[in-house]
Amino acid sequence: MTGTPAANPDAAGIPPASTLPLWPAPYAHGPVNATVTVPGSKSLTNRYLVLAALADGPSRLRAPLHSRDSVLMVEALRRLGATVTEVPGDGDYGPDLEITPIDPAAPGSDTAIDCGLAGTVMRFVPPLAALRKGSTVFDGDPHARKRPMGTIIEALGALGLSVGTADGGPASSLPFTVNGTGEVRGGHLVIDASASSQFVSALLLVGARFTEGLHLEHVGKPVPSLDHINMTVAVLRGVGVQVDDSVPNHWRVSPGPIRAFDQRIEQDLSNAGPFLAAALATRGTVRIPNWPTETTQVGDLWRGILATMGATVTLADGTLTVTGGPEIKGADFDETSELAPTVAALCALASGPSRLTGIAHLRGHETDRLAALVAEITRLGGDAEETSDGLVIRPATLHAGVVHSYADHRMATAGAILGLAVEGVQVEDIATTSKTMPEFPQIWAAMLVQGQASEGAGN
Ligand SMILES: O=C(O)C1=C[C@@H](OP(=O)(O)O)[C@@H](O)[C@H](O)C1
Ligand SMILES: C=C(OP(=O)(O)O)C(=O)O
Repeated sequence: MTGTPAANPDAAGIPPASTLPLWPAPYAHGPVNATVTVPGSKSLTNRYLVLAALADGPSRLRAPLHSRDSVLMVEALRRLGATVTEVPGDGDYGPDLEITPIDPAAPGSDTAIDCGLAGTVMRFVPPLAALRKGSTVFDGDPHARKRPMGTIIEALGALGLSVGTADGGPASSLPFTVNGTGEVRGGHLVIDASASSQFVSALLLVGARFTEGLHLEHVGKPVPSLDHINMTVAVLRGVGVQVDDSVPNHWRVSPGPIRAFDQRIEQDLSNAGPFLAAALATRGTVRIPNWPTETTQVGDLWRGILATMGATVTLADGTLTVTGGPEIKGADFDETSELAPTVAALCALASGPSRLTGIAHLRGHETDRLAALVAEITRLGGDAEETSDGLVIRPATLHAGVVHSYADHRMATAGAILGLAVEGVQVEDIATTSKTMPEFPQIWAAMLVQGQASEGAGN
């Protein structure tokens, strides 16, 4: 397993005196001028890994992500009986993966799975475990036990599975045990997915392997991060699964085989965000080659978000180029999903006020991100406030200080962005970026040495 074990103080309280290492965030003495590529998409890698484990033959992932979340997924699939082998590839960030699927006829055995802090592992793998014989114990990092899981546990119960705590009692969060019987009938299933889109994705990913397929219906407050569900639907259709999503809040997955595949993984456009943000924070230019012309990744929203914040954004010959303007403009953004911590860091450097809405469910992410962002921006002298479903961030002059990362990769990268423009910022536990980008400190440093003019940057 990769990654540094990290204490995860609750954002709502004052973080305890930390023994975690402090990373002096590089301050940009001039505009950055760099070309950057980032590792593969976490969301695509972990979806294709799950589908490869269920497919009708061996599959290959080209240029996949290799990070704590993907390693946890690979290990989980191995525990359930899949074979995953690293083979040489042409990606910049590690080997390709070949996957031999789980043999549905294999005799059952009991096993345990570590979900770490990975939402994709804790939500996507339990329905997979339901399809095999044997019991599977799921657990994760201390904060993983606080992330919303009830919907998946209840859904598996409604599908006829026995799911409970180690002593057989009812479970509503990690840890819990799924007692698989080797077959799930499926059919009509009603869930409340308002706490995470991953509940919907998790069930859709396995739905074709249910005897009767799956008609999933969401009732309750709106499902967040719909883009991630659309990604799941597109990925499923790409491997031959029929999905009808023509009625809002209903998804119908036809029973049938999942076709084995050979798939190249796009780079992670959400993780490209902090590098693109560096162009705005330093009034410089960052280019990202191989930006997909068509993608289901939410990170493609950067093009609009950064333009709204005053950057010049062009996509030409497959390269996205972002050049920061004379100032970062504050703005209002709805439903920025996993991009929100990066957006919030830019808002804290902006010349006008910003309001982020539609992100109440970030309270159930790696940490309570709304509380954590307010605490850390305020700690540096910023002006940030929580609302019922987001944040208000007003202009303020920031000063040096420590940014706590709460074992949250996106809090750590938000701290790095602030440190570009504010001299003397230290980020606690930068190694927590290994959740989705173990190479973050190296790529960040390489971006900064590529070309800095002599004029100063700062807020
Ligand atoms: O399906 C996925 O790959 C993801 C869905 C989203 O989860 P939520 O709907 O819980 O926000 C997103 O925030 C997360 O980073 C990745
Ligand atoms: C919310 C996130 O991750 P997870 O997949 O663990 O939910 C994230 O990466 O921003």
